[in-house]
Formats: sequence, structure tokens, C-alpha cells
Amino acid sequence: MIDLDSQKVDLDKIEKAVTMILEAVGEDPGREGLLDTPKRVAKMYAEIFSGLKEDPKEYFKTVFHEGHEELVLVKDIPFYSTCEHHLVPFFGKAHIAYIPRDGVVTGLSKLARAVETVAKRPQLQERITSTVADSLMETLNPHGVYVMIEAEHMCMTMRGIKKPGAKTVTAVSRGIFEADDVKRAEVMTYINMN
Ligand SMILES: Nc1nc2c(ncn2[C@@H]2O[C@H](COP(=O)(O)OP(=O)(O)OP(=O)(O)O)[C@@H](O)[C@H]2O)c(=O)[nH]1
Ligand SMILES: [Zn+2]
Repeated sequence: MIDLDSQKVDLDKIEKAVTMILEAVGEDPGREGLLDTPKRVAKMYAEIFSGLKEDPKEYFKTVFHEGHEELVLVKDIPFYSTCEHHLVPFFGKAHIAYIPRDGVVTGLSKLARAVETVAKRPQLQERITSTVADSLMETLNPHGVYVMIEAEHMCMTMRGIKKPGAKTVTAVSRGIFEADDVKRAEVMTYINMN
């Protein structure tokens, strides 16, 4: 499904950059505890940015014909992403709803896989929200898609304005959810339900 050859990340380049950062902040990259750090960080970046060369739309090619034309909602999907402005984490939960057209549904896990792929890039919360919604609209052509993401940004918590606990909510409505206030209110009720 995904071309693994295109996944190559320049680990050596990251290692050199991390060594330079350590030197620049006044650390000694040669001390015992830091010896393997550039290598570890390179591996970590390859992992947390692995979504850059993946296409979330690929997942929605797994479809079933179920005759179900009512709401499908997968909620509370945990995710971890990286803020593109500061390269520190932001994390939270994604909720994805859609109303299938002609009974075409995708695998439930594929919704979570799409979030995972899109989150594993240098990101903005708004872009994760709209990319997931648009990928689903473009592949499944459902009557509508509603995506809501709630997250805490470490760049607002551990540095800068330092407001731990502040939550950012982003939501995107496509298709019927844009036009139909009742449908949108219904899905928001389900998302807020325990
Ligand atoms: N819209 C949006 N902004 C984000 C996201 N993640 C981080 N930011 C913001 O990006 C902005 C970058 O602002 P700058 O003034 O360029 O950078 P800065 O001086 O480090 O800003 P402060 O965080 O206010 O200290 C900050 O306001 C962050 O809160 C996100 O997912 N979406
Ligand atoms: Zn940030």
C-alpha cells in the first residue's frame, strides 16, 4: 500500500544537526549520557515524521458495501503530533464522523490510521483536521464528514505563554454537516456523550 523506498530519512544529517544543537546550547556531545543521543533523536524523527511520505487517502480504499446510510462516528482517537512552529508535541483526541453514500463504508480502524499518518508530520492542528476531512470526502464521497480535534500544545505549556491545561478545539464540516445544523448538532451530542 505504501512505498517503503520513499520513506528514507537522512539519519546522518539529523545526527549531525543534533550534535550541533547540543554544542550550541553549551553541552558536551562527547559526554557519556549524550554519546548516542544524536542517533536516538534521528531514529525518533524518522518515526514521528513517518507520515510525511504517506497518503491518508490510501486507507480509505478499504471499503465495504453495507447499505448503511446513517451516521458513523469513531471518537476519542488519541493522537500525538509535532507543532511545526516549535517542533514540540501537541496531543489529544480526534473524533471523525461521516454519513456514507450508497452504503459505502470504510474500515473503522482506517479512520484512526488516517489520523496517525497525518499527525506524524510537522503540523498545525487546523491542518490535521481539514486533511482528514478532505481525504475522507475525496475517496468515499460520503454525504458529509465532520472532524473535531481537541488538543493540548506543549509550546503553550512548557514554554512561551505557559498555560498548562489550555485546550484547542478545531472542527471541520463538509457536505451535509456544513448545511444541516440539526445533523451537526446530533454528531456534536454524540461526541460529548460519555
Ligand atoms: N493556529 C495554530 N497556531 C499554532 C499551532 N501550534 C502552535 N501555534 C502557535 O504558533 C504561534 C507562533 O507564533 P510566533 O510569534 O511566530 O512564535 P513565538 O514567539 O514562539 O510565539 P509564542 O508561542 O507566543 O511565544 C504561537 O502563537 C503558537 O501558539 C497550531 O496548531 N495552530
Ligand atoms: Zn508550537
